Amino acid sequence: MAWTDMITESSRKPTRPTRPSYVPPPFRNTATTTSFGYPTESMHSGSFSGAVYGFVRSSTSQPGSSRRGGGRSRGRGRSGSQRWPSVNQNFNNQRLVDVSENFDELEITEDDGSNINTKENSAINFDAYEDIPVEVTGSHIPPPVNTFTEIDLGQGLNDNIQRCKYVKPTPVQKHAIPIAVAGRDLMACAQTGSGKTAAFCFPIICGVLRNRFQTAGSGRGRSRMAYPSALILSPTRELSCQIHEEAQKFAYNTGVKIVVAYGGAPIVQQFRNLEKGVDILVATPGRLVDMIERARVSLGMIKYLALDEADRMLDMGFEPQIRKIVQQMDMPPPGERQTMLFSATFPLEIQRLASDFLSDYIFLTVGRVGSSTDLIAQRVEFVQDMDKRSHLMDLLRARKADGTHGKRPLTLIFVETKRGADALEYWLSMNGFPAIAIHGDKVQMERERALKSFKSGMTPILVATDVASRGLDIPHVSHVINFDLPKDIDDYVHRIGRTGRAGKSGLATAFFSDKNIPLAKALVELMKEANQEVPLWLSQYAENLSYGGGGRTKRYGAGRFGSYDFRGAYGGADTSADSYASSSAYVDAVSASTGYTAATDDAGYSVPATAESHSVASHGYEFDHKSVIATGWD
Ligand SMILES: Nc1ncnc2c1ncn2[C@@H]1O[C@H](COP(=O)(O)OP(=O)(O)OP(=O)(O)O)[C@@H](O)[C@H]1O
Repeated sequence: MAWTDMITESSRKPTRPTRPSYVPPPFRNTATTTSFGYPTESMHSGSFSGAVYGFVRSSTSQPGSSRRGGGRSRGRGRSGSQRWPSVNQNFNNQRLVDVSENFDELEITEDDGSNINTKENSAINFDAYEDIPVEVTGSHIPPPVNTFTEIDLGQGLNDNIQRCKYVKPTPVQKHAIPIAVAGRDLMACAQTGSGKTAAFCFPIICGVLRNRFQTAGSGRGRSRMAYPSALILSPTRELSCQIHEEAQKFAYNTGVKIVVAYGGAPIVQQFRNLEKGVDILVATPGRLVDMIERARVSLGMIKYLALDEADRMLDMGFEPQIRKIVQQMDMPPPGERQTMLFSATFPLEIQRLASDFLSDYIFLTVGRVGSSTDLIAQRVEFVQDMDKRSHLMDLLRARKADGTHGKRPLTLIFVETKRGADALEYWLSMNGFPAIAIHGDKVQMERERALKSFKSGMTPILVATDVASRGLDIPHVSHVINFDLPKDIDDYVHRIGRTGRAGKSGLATAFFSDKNIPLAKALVELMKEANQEVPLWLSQYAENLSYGGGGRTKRYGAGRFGSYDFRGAYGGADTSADSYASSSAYVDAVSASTGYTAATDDAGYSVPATAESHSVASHGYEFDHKSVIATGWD
């Protein structure tokens, strides 16, 4: 059983009583929120009058045209002549019924919506993503967009994008959203903190809304069995909760019902939430299997499947559960559902596994596969185990003295073991550093409390195992410390990715000891790719010791951008010769080059899981595949 689902349900704290009106956290008035959370900017409410769905551009297919029976139907239902029915016309008078009553983060307030707040997304540093390389391979690739309004997402979703203060799409969104809205399967790899959640949520919400006007919708009314039309799987409870919250924010006032299901919380309450209707189910694998086996959830109506942190979901820990959910239950097969896989890291062997779940998919990389962003300043210090605590204290004192930018900076410290996390939490607290630990041996309520206390700044130091390494989007984490380095470089990438998010800068410090020598080569490679200064001693370890470098080279190839699609690597398919270096030429150039994608050679799809194919795929980087290079966001 995965650690995510090992906590007993009895630990969950009782559900709070339902109050009348639910407002997702980002839209709440600061004055009405609790002491948790940073103050947010007030949003203008003038544009929030009703949601009348319209179309930005026309197409020939019918809305919600069936994807079943008659083979794969590409391009889900856009019609220039159809107007989408209005769902919730009056923002101020709306009372949302889609309330997840058991999730502490989602408060139910009396807010009438007149003072809506959101995170400081307008402060995103888009310039930080200039010159980010983009590669897309596959057949008939829909061109990228430069603005959200170029994509036919529907008025309700567009309103919510504005409410979130998403002024323009991030690079991964520019490419992934048009691909997904066109109904294509997608394997997408983009750096931590680059907006992947919205990249899969927007197309799903948009698709659910379109289908809703064709079908009964909301997956309820038949029986106690829930029939979601979209499933988003993620590896941890906290990440599922976060995706749920984000998705609710994006679907605000559209009537799309989103339910979260995860272990460690009372299943009965989650059943109740499902009974109220569900369009999009966000779940951890263990809890979902449980629900399916109790005949409370059917996957028979799934049209959209998204795996966040897909490489983690398909590694040894989760793969059997994922295969069970995706291949052995009643979920429609690839080609009849749309499947989207997202992560910041995608080892080739996982790509190969993942292709079982996909049909004629497009592979998208934004930034180097498995790379960290150069927004994160990476420091590696040689510290023997016995000296780590005193070194940590020096570091924390120095940072405290720095008084980072007037805001209370948060520090996330990663350790190897659960016991180690508890011990370090205790030691830090005893030494005057307010710290709290999160790991898989804590009951869910404690985990949530720890995260909340950290997010709020009440406890500015979080000591964590890898439970907190993936996906969590916590504002103001200014420093990630790898007190114990992970064994796998991908885990390092995800850990340090808790800082330096959404174009902001961050600092990551690693304590490197003798035990970490096998990681040296991979670490050096990663740091060089991210334009970081590599200490001489670390380079020497990397050069002199032949420990295999933690598998980075083996898993991703040489540290250069391009040709990471394992289909290309194995099949040797050509991905065209275009490359673009000017931002002004970018969209036209990419649009014009939709033929640049001849990488859909079936050889790549039918690779048997043999050692030979594996190793060929793993060493595919000698092929000179060309890539489309996107520079700049506009
Ligand atoms: N278009 C946008 N404009 C402004 N902010 C955005 C935009 N898209 C996403 N963000 C913000 O960027 C932050 C990071 O997004 P998100 O958590 O989706 O990243 P991610 O790529 O999934 O990261 P990870 O790999 O760690 O899971 C979030 O706070 C999100 O609200």
